[in-house]
Amino acid sequence: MTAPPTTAPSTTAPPRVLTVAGSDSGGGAGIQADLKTMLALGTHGMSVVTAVTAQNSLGVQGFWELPVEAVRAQYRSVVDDIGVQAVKTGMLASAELVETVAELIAGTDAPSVVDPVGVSKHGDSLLAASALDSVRTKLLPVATVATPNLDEVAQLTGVQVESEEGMRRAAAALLAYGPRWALIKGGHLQGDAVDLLTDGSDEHWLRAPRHDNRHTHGTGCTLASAIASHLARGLPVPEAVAAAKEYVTGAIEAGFALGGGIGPVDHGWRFRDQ
Ligand SMILES: Nc1ncnc2c1ncn2[C@@H]1O[C@H](COP(=O)(O)OP(=O)(O)OP(=O)(O)O)[C@@H](O)[C@H]1O
Ligand SMILES: Cc1ncc(CO)c(N)n1
Repeated sequence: MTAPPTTAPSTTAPPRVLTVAGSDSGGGAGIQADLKTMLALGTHGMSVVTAVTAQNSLGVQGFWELPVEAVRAQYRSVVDDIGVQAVKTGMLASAELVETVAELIAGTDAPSVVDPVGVSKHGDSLLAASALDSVRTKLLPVATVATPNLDEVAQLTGVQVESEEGMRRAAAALLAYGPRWALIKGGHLQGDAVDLLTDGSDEHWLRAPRHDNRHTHGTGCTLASAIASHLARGLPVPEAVAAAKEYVTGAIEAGFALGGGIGPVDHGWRFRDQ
């Protein structure tokens, strides 16, 4: 007698995290970094692609934005059926896309991590200058955590940071636009890799040894996606950011050479043989 057909054993679904970002064909940053990070941190990653870049270890050779309707449709497909427990944004390219995504996030009951991506590690622009004002007035106000690097926070607030005290001023200027928390990434300073997380009253300094490794493509995307993954698991913001910092620090330490330029961080570092 043949056995009756069985269904696969049902398991509890992992926390659901959505990235709204650009595709990096080289696999180190953007959507690809986000989904790898989400998998590494035990969450179910989903994506809304905003733009497609032709990109590798040497730079960004070109990019093409998706139409606003395509971004809106992807977002609705995911959120209306599957649902999300955290949203992360990355490259949004234009003012129109920034405003569309801000409106979509405002209507979603989940924490959001906004990485206000401006330029790639090679200095290639990923956001139109005309979109900066929309980031300030539409996107930052709906962010649970905003995670600019020092160049991005200078562009958004006019505060140039050269020291840890400068990071405090930059955070205060950013918080004035309305995100609940500011995470100012000091990765581009000298010395330890120090970031400041603050909501204006609580202040957390996150310190990690600087790894002397040039293969750092995707650090910002990885950190923001790790924060979103931990928020989706229900961690409060300071705990989520601390856990994400630990993950990105390990990924930077294990970053490897690929191509002729800057290689990627290693999203799978926790799974490698020691
Ligand atoms: N060499 C390093 N060693 C250890 N940590 C680092 C190093 N460089 C950056 N970091 C850390 O990596 C995280 C991302 O910061 P970074 O300033 O590199 O982001 P980013 O410039 O937005 O990245 P991206 O180039 O992907 O846009 C921060 O926590 C920062 O402190
Ligand atoms: C698509 C994309 N998003 C973000 C970054 C961050 O630098 C990048 N290089 N490419």
